[in-house]
Amino acid sequence: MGAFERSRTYDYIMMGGGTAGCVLANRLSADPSVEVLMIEGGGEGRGFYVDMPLGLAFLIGRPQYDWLYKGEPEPYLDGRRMPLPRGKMLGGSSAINGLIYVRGHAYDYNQWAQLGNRGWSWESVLPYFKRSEAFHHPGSEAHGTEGEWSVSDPNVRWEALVAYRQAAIEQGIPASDDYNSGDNEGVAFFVATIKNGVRHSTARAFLQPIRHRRNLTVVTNALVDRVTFDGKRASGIIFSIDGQSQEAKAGREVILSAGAYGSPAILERSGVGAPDVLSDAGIEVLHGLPGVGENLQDHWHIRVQHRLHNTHTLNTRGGTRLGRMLLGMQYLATKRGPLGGSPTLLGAFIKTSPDAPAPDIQIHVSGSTSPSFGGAMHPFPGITSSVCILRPESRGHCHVADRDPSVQPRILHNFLKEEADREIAIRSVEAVRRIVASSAMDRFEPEEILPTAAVQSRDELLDYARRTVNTTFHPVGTCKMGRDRMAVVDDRLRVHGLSGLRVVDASIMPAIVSGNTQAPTVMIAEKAADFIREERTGVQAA
Ligand SMILES: Cc1cc2nc3c(=O)[nH]c(=O)nc-3n(C[C@H](O)[C@H](O)[C@H](O)COP(=O)(O)OP(=O)(O)OC[C@H]3O[C@@H](n4cnc5c(N)ncnc54)[C@H](O)[C@@H]3O)c2cc1C
Repeated sequence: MGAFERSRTYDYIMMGGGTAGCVLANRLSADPSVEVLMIEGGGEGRGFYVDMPLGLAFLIGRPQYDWLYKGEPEPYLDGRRMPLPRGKMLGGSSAINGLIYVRGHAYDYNQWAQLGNRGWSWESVLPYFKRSEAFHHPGSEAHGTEGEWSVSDPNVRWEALVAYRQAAIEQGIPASDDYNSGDNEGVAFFVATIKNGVRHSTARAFLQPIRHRRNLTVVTNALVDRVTFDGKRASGIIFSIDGQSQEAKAGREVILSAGAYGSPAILERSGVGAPDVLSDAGIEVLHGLPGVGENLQDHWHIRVQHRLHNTHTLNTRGGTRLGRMLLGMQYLATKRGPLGGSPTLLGAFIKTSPDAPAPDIQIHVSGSTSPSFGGAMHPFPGITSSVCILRPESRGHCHVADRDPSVQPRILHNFLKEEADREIAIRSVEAVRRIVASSAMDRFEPEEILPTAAVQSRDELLDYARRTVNTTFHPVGTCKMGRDRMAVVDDRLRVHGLSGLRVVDASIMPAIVSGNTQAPTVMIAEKAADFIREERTGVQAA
């Protein structure tokens, strides 16, 4: 691995060594004739809690791992301000996330293509999902087994979750053999990005094995301020280490991979964005592009919790000091058990209305409950059904508040703004209640502890939604791909109206996909690597 040299011109400079960044660093540096520099705001991202899948509880909220973004007061959630965690280390959010591997529905990508984005239909993106994947079941047409990224089955199955799956089937929700095949409808245990009981972040899967390449320079703990331009061509970047400003020069391209909050903020600090937003932040306009930071979408979630009887879940296995010690010893000795799995084990993708073109809610079921989101667990067995909306209509934004890169951007999601989204919130709770009332769950004598059986009318359910709806940590769309006036990048992810500048991360999604967003982000990075290689070599990818 090379060391950063100020006097050197790098072919490609990437801003953000996160989920997409690590994949792209691997693919671009595979050609030894190409010099790649990747700048990451956080650290190396090593340590026990990064490796242990359930360690995310110890990472979120800690400044060395999490950017600690805080949203603006949400007008449709009684003015609540939400913490918005984002991974701050190599691997980015893939190093603090819930590890679930979900691609979404073919409908999502076909919609992207119908918006005029060539090469983004389900059929076109499927090979790119497969390329990075090391799926643990060989022989499936929809999966790859030769990639770097381990996708494996859960090693824990609480009996209550097995019964929940049966209860969903009783309610007419089909059992799904493979929710990643393009049609996600149904109920299934999630597969997760875990290898032998260790979190397989994109840093671990794609970066660590190739870190020795001499044509790859990775700088950590370095805060990117902005892109520099020569006319309308991106020529390099300004970043800082320990408050000392540094400049790096790019011969071919500058690539933004700082995520859905980070990338629009860097663009705006560089003078690329809506002129009124830039002038409010005291930034001179280099290139007017009104869509930068707009179109923010996320899957908000609403929680329904049940206390159970006659069984154990994580609450009772890990709720005491002794219990936690035993789980810890099991994990250390075997890399198995609840600490070696993802926090959410079972999923159901459901249509709440027969007219929906694809499932419109996703239930994440976990074998634990707590009075507050992420808080200490109850002392009795319980399960949480976190239901997220899959295709929200509400849109928010993420804009810089100041030209100083250490000042957080203003992030507003506008959750529950649209009537259709409020309706889904009500249907989400009703869907869970129907499943849990099925006979397969009877032996656990479920008691609803959230929102509680007292909350029944539409007004009461809506009030509960306003008080409790939260981010599912899937912000996307703030540098959207497309051809319309609000699009930021074209369908090869090049920033409209500028040259030598691309965005490669979750921010380019024109519309959020019907499921968790890390696998789609890796797919985006795989496609971008082909675009970049094709443009450099003139050879079309096979
Ligand atoms: C708590 C949590 C749970 C989640 N659970 C799941 C899940 O179970 N399954 C799933 O599919 N998805 C999940 N997600 C979402 C998924 O992880 C993200 O959608 C995906 O990782 C986004 O990738 P990205 O490359 O766009 O951004 P990131 O991975 O966030 O990468 C951005 C990188 O840029 C760096 N950066 C940002 N700004 C700067 C700057 N100014 N200077 C230098 N560096 C900068 C960051 O440190 C980071 O490394 C979860 C996310 C979180 C936070």
